Amino acid sequence: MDIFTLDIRTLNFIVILFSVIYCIGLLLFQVAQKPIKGLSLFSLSIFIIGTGPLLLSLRGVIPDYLSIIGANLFIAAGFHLTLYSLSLFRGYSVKLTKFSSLMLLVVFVGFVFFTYFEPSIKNRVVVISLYMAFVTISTAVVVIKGRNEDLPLATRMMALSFMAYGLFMLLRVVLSLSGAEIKNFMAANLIHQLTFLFSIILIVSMSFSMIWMINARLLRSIHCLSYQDPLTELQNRRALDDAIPLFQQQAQSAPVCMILSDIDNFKSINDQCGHLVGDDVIKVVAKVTLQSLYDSAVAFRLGGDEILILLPNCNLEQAKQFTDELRQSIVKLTIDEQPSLHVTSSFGIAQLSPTENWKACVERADKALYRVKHNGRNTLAIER
Ligand SMILES: Nc1nc2c(ncn2[C@@H]2O[C@H](COP(=O)(O)OP(=O)(O)OP(=O)(O)O)[C@@H](O)[C@H]2O)c(=O)[nH]1
Repeated sequence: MDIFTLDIRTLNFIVILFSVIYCIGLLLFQVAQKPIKGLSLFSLSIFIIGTGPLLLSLRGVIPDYLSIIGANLFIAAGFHLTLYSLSLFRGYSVKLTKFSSLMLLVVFVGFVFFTYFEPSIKNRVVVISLYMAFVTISTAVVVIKGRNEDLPLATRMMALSFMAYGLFMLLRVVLSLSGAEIKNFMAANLIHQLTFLFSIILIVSMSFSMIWMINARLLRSIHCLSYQDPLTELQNRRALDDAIPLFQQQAQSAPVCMILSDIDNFKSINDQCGHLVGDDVIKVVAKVTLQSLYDSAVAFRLGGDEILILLPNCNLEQAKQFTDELRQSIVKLTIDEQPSLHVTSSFGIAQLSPTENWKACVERADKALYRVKHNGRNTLAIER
């Protein structure tokens, strides 16, 4: 049986060590980049969790109210703060955190009672384990249900770690209640030894998942920056190159249409009203274009005042109707800085073929657009 014995003092020391290392690491991680909501509190919570075992290890050296009540309250408060910080980080309501605050009060009363009035290590273990089960299972719920878009694999890993720890705590409650009174906590049996081991695993796992999620958020923002046009927030030319094969694949089963739009006489808008007003015109035209799109349709800014729209599941007749509605929306636009300015756009439409080079489709749409420009602008044409 000896091989299953874990030394609580050593494990206790590792909990302290890891909590300090991860707290400092995550705080430095936060310093090096844009503030991330909840991350500083999360780092601090790991440190507070580690303070508990530190006080625990000073039993006999410092007063009982610190080494027993203080130690356990630090651990509980640390996990409470983890719940709160992850509610902020994942964008979840703080109602579970509020309930957890009330439970902390119960833990405090329980510890005072089972330390001074009816001393019992076993009952103290039951009180803290019940709270730990509640707070870690709540944290798992917060991590899974949070509104913020985070990497699903990392959120599941974090939630699973908290859930497994919470279930283990429930098992500890059951085994403690059915077991004998504990004489010396530092020499308690396997379930209590495993508590320290699982605490180490939880600290490592939650810190790792946190870094993983932050990294995924950074990657997503880099992806957005490189695929989005900063002026209009439409997708850019690089995004178009990536999206085309998908649309060509869709064109095998249902028609896909391409629209090329260009603001009319944009050069003279720039010349007469200035480039900043010109920018505003591009922005509002892009905005109304975005608003006109249905779910699977996408708009790309090719450069200057030119926008390319891809309409899946749409034949030439439907594309014509869509384009005319968009054209009318643009006619109705007003520019704040220049209320007297009338903006119009011209459009060329072509159908994407799954077999030909997509640039041939752009050329046909461009040819149609050229005809519209030649014939007076503010209308549309189709090139078959
Ligand atoms: N304000 C602003 N102007 C831009 C931007 N990019 C390109 N332009 C200008 O957009 C103008 C493009 O004009 P064109 O589309 O070629 O010609 P146009 O005057 O619109 O004439 P038509 O297209 O024939 O109606 C040029 O004067 C460019 O300098 C931009 O980001 N902001």
